[in-house]
Amino acid sequence: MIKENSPIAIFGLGHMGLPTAALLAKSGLKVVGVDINKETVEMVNSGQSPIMEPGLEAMVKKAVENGCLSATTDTLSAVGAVNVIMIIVPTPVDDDKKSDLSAVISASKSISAGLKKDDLVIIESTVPPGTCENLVIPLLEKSGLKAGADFKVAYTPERALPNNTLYEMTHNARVIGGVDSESTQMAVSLYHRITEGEIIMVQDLVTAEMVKLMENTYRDTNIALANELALVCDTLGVDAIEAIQAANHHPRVNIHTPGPGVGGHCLSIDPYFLVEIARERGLETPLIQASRKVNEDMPGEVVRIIQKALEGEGKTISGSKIGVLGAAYKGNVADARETPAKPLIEELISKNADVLVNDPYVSPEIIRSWGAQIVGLETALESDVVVLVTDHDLYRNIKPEMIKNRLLVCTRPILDRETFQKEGVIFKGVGRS
Ligand SMILES: NC(=O)C1=CN([C@@H]2O[C@H](COP(=O)(O)OP(=O)(O)OC[C@H]3O[C@@H](n4cnc5c(N)ncnc54)[C@H](O)[C@@H]3O)[C@@H](O)[C@H]2O)C=CC1
Ligand SMILES: CC(=O)N[C@@H]1[C@@H](OP(=O)(O)OP(=O)(O)OC[C@H]2O[C@@H](n3ccc(=O)[nH]c3=O)[C@H](O)[C@@H]2O)O[C@H](C(=O)O)[C@@H](O)[C@@H]1O
Repeated sequence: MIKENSPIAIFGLGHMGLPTAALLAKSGLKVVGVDINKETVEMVNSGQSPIMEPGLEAMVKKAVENGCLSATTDTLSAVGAVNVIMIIVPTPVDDDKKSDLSAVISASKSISAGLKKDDLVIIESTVPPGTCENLVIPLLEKSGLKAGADFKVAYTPERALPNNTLYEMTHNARVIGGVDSESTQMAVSLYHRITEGEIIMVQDLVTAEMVKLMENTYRDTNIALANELALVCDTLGVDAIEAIQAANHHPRVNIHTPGPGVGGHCLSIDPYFLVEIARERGLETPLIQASRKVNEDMPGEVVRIIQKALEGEGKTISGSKIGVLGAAYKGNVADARETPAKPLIEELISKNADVLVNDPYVSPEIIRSWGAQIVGLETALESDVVVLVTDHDLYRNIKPEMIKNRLLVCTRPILDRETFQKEGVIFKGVGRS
């Protein structure tokens, strides 16, 4: 077993790594965060959080003040000083939708250089099935040590929901698989320090890797179904939200919520890991790929809905002022990674619209990089058409009288359609046009 209270190094102090580091430090362990971003390291060492997450900055500050949490860019000194090393670095896809594991590779190489006998390496990054066995372990064994015999390896996917990360990290069930049962047991004893949820041990590393991808692919495919059903409702003049709410009263039906598309660092990426690994084994995955396409096409569908709404008012997208509410990929987060707002805004600009974006969470530089202007909420609401893209709670307070030109495309069901229609607002949406 790992020595009681072994110090821990965590590679990657991002949306998942920093909360993990803070929780482990709060449990009394000495944690050193390793990041390639100097600014992140400096912020953490000064007790600040580069990640916007409820409760995180206070936890980081306390842990740093207690001397339980520090951060460094010096990988070798970090690995040399600990017995447990975690990899929670980004795993995006490249332009061809192929997994980009460069961060995992670089972290694994750094760890290998300082790996010691009886160390435990835990991978949390979402990776294609087989990555631990076929990529990470061979890199770690360049240390001359043997996985299983000399050092331990476990994989546990992170499943926390941004904006509720600390709660979910401590309450979600956790799935853990290891290169051998001792690795699994060592990881289980460590996570018992921060997890009140059930800990599910699976038979090996690849099973644990696969569980994560199954979860996110399940969700992406179900969102695609909701979106496609909404588009069918559009052709029938059926209110998709009303119909879905009614259908979900069936004991075994859980149709997800249609929207402007699927964003975020995971759902829009992880299914491609399964497509890639299956294809390498001669298997195509038509449903997973079709679901990704449905979701990726949604921003274009929203442009079509906007076009139709403006035409109804004798206007066109070209030359219209379009007020876009929300740039983040989902409500109440600052994360704009893979956000559907980006392709939507870019397409509107390509059609010569004057796009005015309001999003108090997302950094202005990101929004400006899309070619859009940033405006206050009031200005956005004065546009020819208002398009609600992100379900930030602050938009729930919008009243009909605030929509100056009485035309609203609401792509998230956070405003009551009837209330707006009663006040003379033309209320459109995904599956609500
Ligand atoms: N963000 C989320 O909601 C969730 C993410 N995940 C997975 O967790 C992993 C990390 O994702 P996020 O935390 O969102 O990423 P992030 O982009 O928020 O943070 C990653 C951090 O790692 C650092 N980094 C990059 N390369 C590094 C290296 N070689 N060594 C040390 N640090 C390095 C970056 O500077 C950054 O600070 C990914 O595999 C992701 O799929 C899993 C569940 C939820
Ligand atoms: C299976 C599952 O619920 N996975 C979670 C998911 O979190 P994520 O931050 O991606 O949020 P999400 O609620 O899935 O939303 C993703 C995207 O899909 C959209 N969305 C979501 C649900 C829905 O019914 N309709 C819809 O359009 C959201 O607006 C967003 O653009 O992916 C996370 C991850 O892996 O990063 C994971 O940790 C979370 O547990």
